[in-house]
Amino acid sequence: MEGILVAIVGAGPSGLATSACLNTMSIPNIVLEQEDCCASLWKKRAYDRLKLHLAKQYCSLPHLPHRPSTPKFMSKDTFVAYIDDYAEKFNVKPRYNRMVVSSYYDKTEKKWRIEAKNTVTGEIELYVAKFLVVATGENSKPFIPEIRGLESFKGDIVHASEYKSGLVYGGKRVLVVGCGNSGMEISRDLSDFGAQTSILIRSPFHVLTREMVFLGMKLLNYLPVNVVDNILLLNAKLVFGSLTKRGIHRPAQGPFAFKAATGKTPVIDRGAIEKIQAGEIEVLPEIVNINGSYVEFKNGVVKIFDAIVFATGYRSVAYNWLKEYYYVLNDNGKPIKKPPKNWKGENGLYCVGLTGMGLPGVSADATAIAADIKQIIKADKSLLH
Ligand SMILES: Cc1cc2nc3c(=O)[nH]c(=O)nc-3n(C[C@H](O)[C@H](O)[C@H](O)COP(=O)(O)OP(=O)(O)OC[C@H]3O[C@@H](n4cnc5c(N)ncnc54)[C@H](O)[C@@H]3O)c2cc1C
Ligand SMILES: NC(=O)C1=CN([C@@H]2O[C@H](COP(=O)(O)OP(=O)(O)OC[C@H]3O[C@@H](n4cnc5c(N)ncnc54)[C@H](OP(=O)(O)O)[C@@H]3O)[C@@H](O)[C@H]2O)C=CC1
Ligand SMILES: O=C(O)C(=O)Cc1c[nH]c2ccccc12
Repeated sequence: MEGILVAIVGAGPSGLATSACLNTMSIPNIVLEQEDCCASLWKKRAYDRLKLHLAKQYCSLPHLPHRPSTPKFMSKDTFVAYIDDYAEKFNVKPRYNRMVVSSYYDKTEKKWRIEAKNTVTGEIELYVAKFLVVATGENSKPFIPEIRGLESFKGDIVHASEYKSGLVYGGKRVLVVGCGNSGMEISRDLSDFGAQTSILIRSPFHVLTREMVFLGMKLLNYLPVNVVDNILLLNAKLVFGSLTKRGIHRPAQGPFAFKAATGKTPVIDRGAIEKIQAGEIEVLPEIVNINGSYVEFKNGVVKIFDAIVFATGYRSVAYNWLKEYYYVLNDNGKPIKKPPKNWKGENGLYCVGLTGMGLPGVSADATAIAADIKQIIKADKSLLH
């Protein structure tokens, strides 16, 4: 058993940022990570052509801005190099191959008991901590919906988190289910590599360019959301025109209001829309049934596919291992409280990066959590012993 002050679960941007902020204040902490590297989402579960959608000033972690030479919208590899450099600069040394399998609050000891499985030796290690930070990410578990007949599908089935590039799909008939940012970018990639690509769209969503989002984020400092949204919508209509003919409908609320209300990020177009407009990527409605290679859609169309890519999102699943998750998270893995202190739970439990605000949210949460822990320690120095 090892006694520590702060235990952080997850070594993605959230866990690293929180640890770095604590290190700058000389507050002892450990980071437990199930994989053999940090930022595993970015290193292992992201496709090759991925570039960040937010401009670089919104994608840095606390205390380390991106270099002046870094492009405004950096590639995945540039971001990964930044993350590795960040961990080194702030002396964050995660304990890798530690999958947290269980944790509960010991009311007598007033401490968190954390069990981590060493995935190399198979041993269970026990950690005891005053503060516990959940940094396991909004994308911890790939989600594939239940679809009638899916088990009978004869072709390949992959989730977006396993998709690397369209290289292996040239000439194949591929259906992408889901039209969030992953689905849109993957369908563009597939089409570029010569796959006959279809995308399934079932709900309204906003389409913007990354420059529009950049403008919107700047304007939000000065103008109310509805005004910013109207400016962006005007821009979007000029750039994309009406997309309803192609089965793409906008929600009634504007893009930022819609994101705040539903958590759904606007699609930031990287070329899929042009291909949809040109008919190079076909839009299809919901699936009714799958039978072997045949997929039947709600509009009566039946088509043969060689592969299906499920870009149907992720679930945050801290409840799998954290017994008292309801101190800070709801059943969907989202913070129970409203901002500004939605990162803080009961009895020294915190969550970072789970508010649907991407990397800017990660930085804000990590900074606030470290400051909160510092304040608590200042008021009760016995915690340090
Ligand atoms: C394809 C893709 C592209 C994205 N692009 C952007 C972007 O451009 N801009 C933006 O702002 N956001 C983007 N996001 C959102 C992105 O998830 C976050 O910005 C960022 O990665 C969140 O960091 P995190 O540390 O909270 O979560 P993650 O990066 O998911 O890290 C969580 C870590 O916790 C570990 N973990 C999970 N469970 C356990 C456990 N039980 N025990 C131990 N370790 C565990 C995981 O292995 C992982 O390493 C993107 C997401 C995806 C899927
Ligand atoms: N370059 C970048 O910066 C990128 C950023 N990201 C970010 O990563 C996060 C995850 O994105 P993503 O992987 O796209 O996941 P999302 O959760 O954003 O999108 C999931 C998509 O799948 C659809 N879907 C879910 N279930 C079904 C179903 N049963 N039938 C049909 N469609 C279904 C959803 O539709 P519905 O709305 O109807 O539920 C939605 O279109 C987001 O925050 C995103 O912005 C992702 C890729 C690139
Ligand atoms: O990529 C994502 O999913 C994000 O959440 C990043 C993000 C944070 N705030 C935004 C506002 C509009 C579009 C994307 C984002």
